[in-house]
Amino acid sequence: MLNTLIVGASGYAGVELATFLNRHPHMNIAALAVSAQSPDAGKRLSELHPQLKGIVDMTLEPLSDASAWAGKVDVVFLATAHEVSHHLAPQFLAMGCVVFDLSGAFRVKDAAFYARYYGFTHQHSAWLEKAVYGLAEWQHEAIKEAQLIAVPGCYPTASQLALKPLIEANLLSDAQRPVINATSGVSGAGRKATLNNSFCEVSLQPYGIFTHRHQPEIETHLGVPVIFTPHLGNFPRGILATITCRLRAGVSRADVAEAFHNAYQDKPLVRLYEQGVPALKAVVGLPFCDIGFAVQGEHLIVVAAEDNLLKGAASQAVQCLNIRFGFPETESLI
Ligand SMILES: NC(=O)C1=CN([C@@H]2O[C@H](COP(=O)(O)OP(=O)(O)OC[C@H]3O[C@@H](n4cnc5c(N)ncnc54)[C@H](OP(=O)(O)O)[C@@H]3O)[C@@H](O)[C@H]2O)C=CC1
Ligand SMILES: CC(=O)N[C@@H](CCC(=O)OP(=O)(O)O)C(=O)O
Repeated sequence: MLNTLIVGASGYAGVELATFLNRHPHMNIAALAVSAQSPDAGKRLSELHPQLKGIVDMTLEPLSDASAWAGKVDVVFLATAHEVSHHLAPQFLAMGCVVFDLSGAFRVKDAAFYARYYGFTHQHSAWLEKAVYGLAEWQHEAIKEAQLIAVPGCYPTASQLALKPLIEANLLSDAQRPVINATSGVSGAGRKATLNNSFCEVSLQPYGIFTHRHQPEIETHLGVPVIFTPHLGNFPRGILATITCRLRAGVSRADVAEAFHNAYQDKPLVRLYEQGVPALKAVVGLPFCDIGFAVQGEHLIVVAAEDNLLKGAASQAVQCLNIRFGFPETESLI
């Protein structure tokens, strides 16, 4: 049994982690933590998230001093904002814990990226260097050895799972960047209320055009430039990415199908559609990324759908845990 601490347990990603880890046969949840000043400290998780009544009734503990956990936990999940993870991860790593960070704090090995896109100066270049990017289907071997796993962002997970097989098989024309138009449910912005994500304000709108931090995250790990436009949709959860690409001359539908099949035939959490394309309703509440595509001449449209809180965050983190410790990859997830 591994003892685990979930920091940020009251948040949208944290509560999903608590749900999976509570039913994991090899994990014992030692504690659920929130910030030292949290108004929710002392409340039961199931008071805030009633779907967990009678399932996870543990009390949320304020985290004032990470060192109090030395020797008591083996694994830490950080479902916290980027700067909070940036501050906390090195403390738990120094205690010898394996850390799964759901934030963006360790995803890109370039300190300048953090100043530009996250608005803070990265202070932990040694850990940034050692961190393994947890795109589970593509980083299996590296995850097995890692102490710090930087779980990818929600949009980057769907975008990369859709594009990586095509890039690896060299099927895409250099003449056109893949164009990723992706729509996320409002839970992507976290649990804290803001005017922009309040019920009457949200409709359907692009945001972060040419400036969103997930564009460089996607480009860094794919190794090719992309055009990425996120949209906010008026539904609670899920991401649907519609990606337009140009194929190299002579590449057929069968070549595309073969590339996807080769990449994912033995990957249980990516589901390929032989016909048609996925809808959000197929993946919401589930740990899968579903992928379908259509080809017309040299034009290819790939559609990827996932639950932003699951394959885009918490279930991918648990999938990485399973890979890291040699448990079945889908343990507690399906
Ligand atoms: N939502 C999504 O779709 C996705 C989120 N992520 C990333 O996962 C992380 C969590 O996101 P999400 O669940 O949406 O966020 P939420 O805002 O819903 O939750 C944040 C959690 O962190 C806690 N927290 C805040 N400050 C501290 C602190 N100093 N110490 C300990 N706990 C703290 C909050 O509780 P309190 O404030 O009461 O202390 C809350 O439990 C973020 O980095 C996000 O970018 C990644 C992919 C997808
Ligand atoms: C709808 C919405 O606001 N989505 C968030 C992204 C989700 C997320 O938290 O991703 P990271 O872990 O990389 O921050 C956004 O666009 O900032």
